[in-house]
Amino acid sequence: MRLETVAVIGGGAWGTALAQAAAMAGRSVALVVRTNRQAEAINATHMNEAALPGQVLSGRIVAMSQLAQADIIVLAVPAQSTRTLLNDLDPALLAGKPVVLSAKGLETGTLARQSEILRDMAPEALGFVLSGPSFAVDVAAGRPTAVTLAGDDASETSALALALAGPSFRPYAADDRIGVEIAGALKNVYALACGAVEGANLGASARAALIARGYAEMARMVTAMGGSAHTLTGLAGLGDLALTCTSVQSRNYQFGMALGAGRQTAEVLASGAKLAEGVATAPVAAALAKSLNVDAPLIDAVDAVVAGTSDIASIVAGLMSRPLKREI
Ligand SMILES: NC(=O)C1=CN([C@@H]2O[C@H](COP(=O)(O)OP(=O)(O)OC[C@H]3O[C@@H](n4cnc5c(N)ncnc54)[C@H](O)[C@@H]3O)[C@@H](O)[C@H]2O)C=CC1
Ligand SMILES: O=C(CO)COP(=O)(O)O
Repeated sequence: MRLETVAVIGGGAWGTALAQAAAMAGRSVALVVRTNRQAEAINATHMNEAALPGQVLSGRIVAMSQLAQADIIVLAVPAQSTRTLLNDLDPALLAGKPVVLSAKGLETGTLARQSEILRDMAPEALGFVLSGPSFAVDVAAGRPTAVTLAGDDASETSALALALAGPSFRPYAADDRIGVEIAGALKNVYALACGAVEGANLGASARAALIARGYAEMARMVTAMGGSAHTLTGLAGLGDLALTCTSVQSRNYQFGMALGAGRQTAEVLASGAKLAEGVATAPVAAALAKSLNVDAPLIDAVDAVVAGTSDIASIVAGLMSRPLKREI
């Protein structure tokens, strides 16, 4: 596998940060954005002001508006946009190439994981999943970050991890794609819940309980889907829960705070909220849990709050009056 050049598709915060990480790893990077105008502005200023204000980008990054040949392709668009994006691409550019899926979410309607969408749309591509605690601003600024990179073939995954690793970006190779994808998608749902706890002033103890019970619920989901609960001890599970469920920097946490303060989803979206993947993923995760017969009271609670069919006070009362049971 030749692993010299990288194309990152998606000129938002995460695509720009991953382009920067790949450049710091010594790769030549194409950052594929939506319009020529955007590409020209990025190339002229070596910045992507709309996505990561103030961050100077490596000279190894060249922005463009069309995907050209690259050894590694990274997809960094919202989870709900991945299928449309792949539909618009020439599958020949992906055939036999490592395609790194970095969106954290489950698809509305199909309940699909990102790697299932890739398998549908570009079956010849080699799918890898990147997840873990990593705010775009930290990665782009070269602050120390560790993530999980999961793929089917151990030696290919390690080679890809090496090609993307830099002085401040450390991918750990793993083989449980299902566990990593479910962890990445569900942590956003729990981050909404934890933000709501803060927005409703329910206290740090409630938030910690939610993280621990969310972890247990996540383990039930991963196991039911054929992944390994052990994966959740790593960066994509515990690592990303620890980050996103406790930090106001998280967009999902911020969105949750607004819900906790009593605002409705439509109102928060209309106010120009940043992308919060958990909003679309919560109903999908609830449907998935139902189809797998997994007890998922926290996912159901977030789904109800996002849909506006219940309020925080009723949700809390309902959760606290569930029958007592053994912890494990
Ligand atoms: N921002 C972060 O710190 C992190 C984000 N992620 C994940 O990365 C994914 C993307 O998030 P962000 O970049 O932060 O969001 P963003 O809102 O900053 O950017 C999304 C970008 O995708 C582009 N886009 C949407 N549909 C497209 C299409 N069909 N074709 C081409 N481009 C398209 C938009 O124009 C926009 O530039 C999400 O799933 C998120 O969970 C993962 C780790 C960290
Ligand atoms: O996934 C992330 C950090 O690992 C980013 O979280 P938010 O999308 O909630 O900002």
